[in-house]
Amino acid sequence: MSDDDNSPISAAAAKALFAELRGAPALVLAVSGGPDSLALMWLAARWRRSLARGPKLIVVTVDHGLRKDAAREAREVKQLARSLDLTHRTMRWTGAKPKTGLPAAARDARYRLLVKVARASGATHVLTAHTRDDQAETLLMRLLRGSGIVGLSAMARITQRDGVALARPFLDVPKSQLIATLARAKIGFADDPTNRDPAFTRPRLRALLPALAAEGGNVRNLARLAARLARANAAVDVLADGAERFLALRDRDRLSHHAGGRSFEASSFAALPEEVRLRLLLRAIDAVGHEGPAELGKVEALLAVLDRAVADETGPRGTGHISIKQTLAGALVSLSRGRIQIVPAPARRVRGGS
Ligand SMILES: Nc1ncnc2c1ncn2[C@@H]1O[C@H](COP(=O)(O)OP(=O)(O)OP(=O)(O)O)[C@@H](O)[C@H]1O
Repeated sequence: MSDDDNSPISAAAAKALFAELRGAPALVLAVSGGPDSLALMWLAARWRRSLARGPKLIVVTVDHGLRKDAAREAREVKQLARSLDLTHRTMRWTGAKPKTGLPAAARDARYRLLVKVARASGATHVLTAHTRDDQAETLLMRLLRGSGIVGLSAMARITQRDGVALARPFLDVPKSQLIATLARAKIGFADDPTNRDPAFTRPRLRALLPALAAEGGNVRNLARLAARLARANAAVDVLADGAERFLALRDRDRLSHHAGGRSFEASSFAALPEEVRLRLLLRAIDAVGHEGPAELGKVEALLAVLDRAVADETGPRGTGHISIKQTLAGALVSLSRGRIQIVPAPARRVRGGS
């Protein structure tokens, strides 16, 4: 498949894309009214009609209350859903809108509402129409930020949220094929001008893609890189699981997960590969901390300090006196007498209060 494969998706190809969803009782289709998700709705409806028994399809449009056209677009999706014999619901984001980080807050609200409908209607999955082009853009965005292997794995085909699976069946489908599918079905779609607005990072990166493709870095190659990194990431995660069990075995006579904290024997920890040490530290901090996920760069810096302190304590010239105590993301990490401890940090007090 080249980047601009302009062939519509056949019924047989769609059947393969949706194959593992066939046995689900019901599916929520997240449809914004943009071309990708309209194609999702149309292809899913055709697939469903071809089955004697199959999942109930529930189309959901989220109106974030941010653009004046949103309500009209939701009504248009409803009309098209009706013409395809599908149930449609519009969900409104009524919560307070933050001044900063609006896109992230809108996305979070959107997934919360989609999952809410899924749970209420017995749907096991929420389907979004992310394409291979979206995957390539996500990879590029994270590459430029210097993300680690987890971030560079980009989007997974399936993730879980509050007991509902978020599925992305088109993650390896070029957007051009979805557009071609709509053209063949004679379905018009709204052009969202924010997709080209250079005020946003994604459209600016999107504009770079043709130049990268001219050098061989096409969407297909970028998406393939993300898939390869996801494979490597899954392997490292299994190694980290094994290392966690190994450390727990070394400690079987003590309580290594005590009072809401974790602790490791420093010398065994030090023998693990750096990437595994990093993940164990990150997991422990995220598990006991109370300030949200820790930033990778900060965990890396803390690991460097910890490694040096462990080497000092356990090395041949070890003084046995160097120990550390540092907080990160609501977790207190310390080293003393050959043990690394990660416990919840004491609540911060406001100085000068009465
Ligand atoms: N308003 C909406 N209502 C319902 N579904 C939506 C809405 N907006 C987006 N979606 C779903 O999410 C998919 C991705 O949309 P888009 O690329 O605009 O999301 P995003 O803001 O980049 O966030 P993310 O990629 O993390 O979902 C769409 O194909 C569609 O399935």
